[in-house]
Amino acid sequence: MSPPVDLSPSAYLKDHTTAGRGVFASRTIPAGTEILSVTDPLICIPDEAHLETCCHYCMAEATDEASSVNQAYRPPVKLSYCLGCRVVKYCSKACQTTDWKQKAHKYECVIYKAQYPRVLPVTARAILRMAKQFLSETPGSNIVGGIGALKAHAEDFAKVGGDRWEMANLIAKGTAEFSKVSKQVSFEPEFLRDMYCKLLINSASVVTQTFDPIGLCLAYQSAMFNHSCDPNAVMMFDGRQLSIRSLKEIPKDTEITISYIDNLATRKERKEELKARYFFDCACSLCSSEIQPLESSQCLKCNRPITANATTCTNCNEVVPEDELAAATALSASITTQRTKKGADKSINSTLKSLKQLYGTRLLPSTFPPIPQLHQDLAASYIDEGNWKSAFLHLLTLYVKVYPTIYATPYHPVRVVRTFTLAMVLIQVAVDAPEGFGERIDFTKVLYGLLTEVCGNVEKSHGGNSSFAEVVRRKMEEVKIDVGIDSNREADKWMGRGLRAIPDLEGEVAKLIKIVDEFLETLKSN
Ligand SMILES: C[S@@+](CC[C@H](N)C(=O)[O-])C[C@H]1O[C@@H](n2cnc3c(N)ncnc32)[C@H](O)[C@@H]1O
Repeated sequence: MSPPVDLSPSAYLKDHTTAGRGVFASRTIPAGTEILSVTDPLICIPDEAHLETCCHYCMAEATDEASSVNQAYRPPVKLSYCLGCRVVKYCSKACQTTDWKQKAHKYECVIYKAQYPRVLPVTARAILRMAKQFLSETPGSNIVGGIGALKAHAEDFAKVGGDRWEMANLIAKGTAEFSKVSKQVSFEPEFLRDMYCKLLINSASVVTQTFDPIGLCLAYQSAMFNHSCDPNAVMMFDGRQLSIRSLKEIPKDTEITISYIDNLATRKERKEELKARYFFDCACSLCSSEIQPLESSQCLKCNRPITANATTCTNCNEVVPEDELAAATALSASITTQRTKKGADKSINSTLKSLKQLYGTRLLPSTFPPIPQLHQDLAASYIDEGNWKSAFLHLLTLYVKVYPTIYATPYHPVRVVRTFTLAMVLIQVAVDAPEGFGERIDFTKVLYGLLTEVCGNVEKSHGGNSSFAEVVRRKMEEVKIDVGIDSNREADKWMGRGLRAIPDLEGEVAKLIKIVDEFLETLKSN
């Protein structure tokens, strides 16, 4: 059954031979453009950790508590509790009224109040909201048709059984029980279990413009997009507004795909996760290819990449030590498994130890999973601690060694955001701890180079009118004044060409690469 979904002028829905329905380009879609915009997703609510800090309707983050870089230039956001339940918060009367009338808070409020001070998990709150909207609409409406047509895979959940099926039954039963306090309507567990299955298959994390997860979203328009591990589009959020943007040019009648999972994983891990969570065997172009760029090892002699299964280096003919390589890849798989376990030790010490073990093999390059994730986690922990130098080294390693491979498109939104974070951390290093770097790099030139790269790509990555683009533009203005560049022409000459492409910065780029190589050597020999 196809839902009555009006996608966008650039896309149409079509039955797919192997993957149910899919979304296809109705005309050639240029790279870096918006394909779909959903201003009012069916569900878009904060998770437990963000109920206190995000508006329950528009998802605006409270200014003083939020961690996102977006905050710096926003008008202050102050949140007030709903006086009924004291569980959810709003940034304005308008948001509160819309959430009350259109999004079912009028119904949920009494249920949340009855549970207070206990707070229902985000999935339970989402299925209540979904169920209430479904029943309130007249049959044949977009919402009823949209929810009704979502894939649930309920038989697959039941067949596989295990923890997830147990959880589906538990959440459905509990939520049905909670709904009994409402005088408006209560739900049967089976109905809520179906909603829960639909939610698991079709929802997405709501993230900030800098990709920090803050909640859960379900929009039946974006739920029509199928997965690829080498997607040509990406889903993003600006507050509660969801958009899907192209990562490359998409020819007319080509399927538009997004990634459902973290693509910084091996083919085996990706396939296992997709099968377990979404019940399909991924046969995307990347999974079908012999070449898995992230799974290349590196030559012990010349450090050049060696594709999986090759027995000698194509550059210097050095023989690949098969046993050592097998041990190194087994180590990487075991570290990934350990870190995905519930309650895993993700402290700086433990993460650093894993990173050193992996580099210590000397066979795994910075792109090999889970090395990129370990650098990313360490950078985030060091930023939290205010250890700017260490954060800078890990972010710089990602910038130099990893992103050009894993986010090959320079305007991939994650790459653009991380480059901006690198620039912001560089400012902190220059101010707080320049020793060790000050005599080696010209902070001002590098900062200016990084920001020109971000400014030049943000239009394509996030859209010119996005809140992230506004943050980036303002930061650039500040830096131009600090650096003493008052002519726009000087900046425009470099705009968007990237640090590596700016002629004056060739020397600085070489120095940055040397810093990273030395840093990796210390990790390898420790
Ligand atoms: C969010 S829905 C996507 C829309 C879905 N095709 C439909 O007809 O409603 C997710 C489900 O679509 C199917 N799917 C998505 N990507 C796929 C792929 N690359 N290959 C096979 N099935 C896929 C799986 O059944 C998955 O659980």
